[in-house]
Amino acid sequence: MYINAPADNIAVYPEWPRPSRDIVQSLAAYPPALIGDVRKRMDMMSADIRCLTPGTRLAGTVLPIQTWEGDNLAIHRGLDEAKPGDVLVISGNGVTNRSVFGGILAEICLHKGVRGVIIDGAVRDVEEMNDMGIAVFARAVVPAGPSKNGPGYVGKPIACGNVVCNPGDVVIGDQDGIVVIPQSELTETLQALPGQENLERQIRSRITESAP
Ligand SMILES: O=C([O-])CC(=O)C(=O)O
Ligand SMILES: [Mg+2]
Repeated sequence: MYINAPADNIAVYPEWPRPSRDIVQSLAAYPPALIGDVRKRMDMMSADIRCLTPGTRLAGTVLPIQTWEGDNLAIHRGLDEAKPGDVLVISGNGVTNRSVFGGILAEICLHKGVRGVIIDGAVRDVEEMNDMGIAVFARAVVPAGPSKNGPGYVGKPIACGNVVCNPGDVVIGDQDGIVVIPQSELTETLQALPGQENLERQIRSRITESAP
């Protein structure tokens, strides 16, 4: 950790398998809306979880973190477990009057190869994070900062934007929002996507080829 604080009350769950970089990259070529369509519109996060860094997209594997309301010790501890390609998926229990994430944590993320963060809670330092190029999705923005006392969990399944997120699941996000793909369903999801893309292409050609 880059802060001086005892973190013994943050429970860190054992290491989990992460999917291959290739399959995450292949899924990232498709927008969340299309991925949701082939997944029966399931496992899509609440509309309240918004992209706060316009123009950024997010794709990676879930590193789940549970914070105590208004506290971010678990995020600092969780970043010690981060691997390049991870996305921090954080439950702040939906609390919006204390931000649990900001520019300093964003800098640690980028240093560790974590290029995206999703928070069921609030953040601050949004202008700074926009300049950094990190993708940040959250429920709210507020300047009031967090405590750093814990407790919390790292690596245990959490709820974020109404969806259960397990360690190693894949999250894809754009300006529409976030879809979560369970690790066991990555291949079947990927295989179904070209067909759905083709269906949309056919509808578009019918539009362009028809008389106005
Ligand atoms: O103070 C905090 O822990 C949150 C924050 O603003 C930052 O990470 O820059
Ligand atoms: Mg800050």
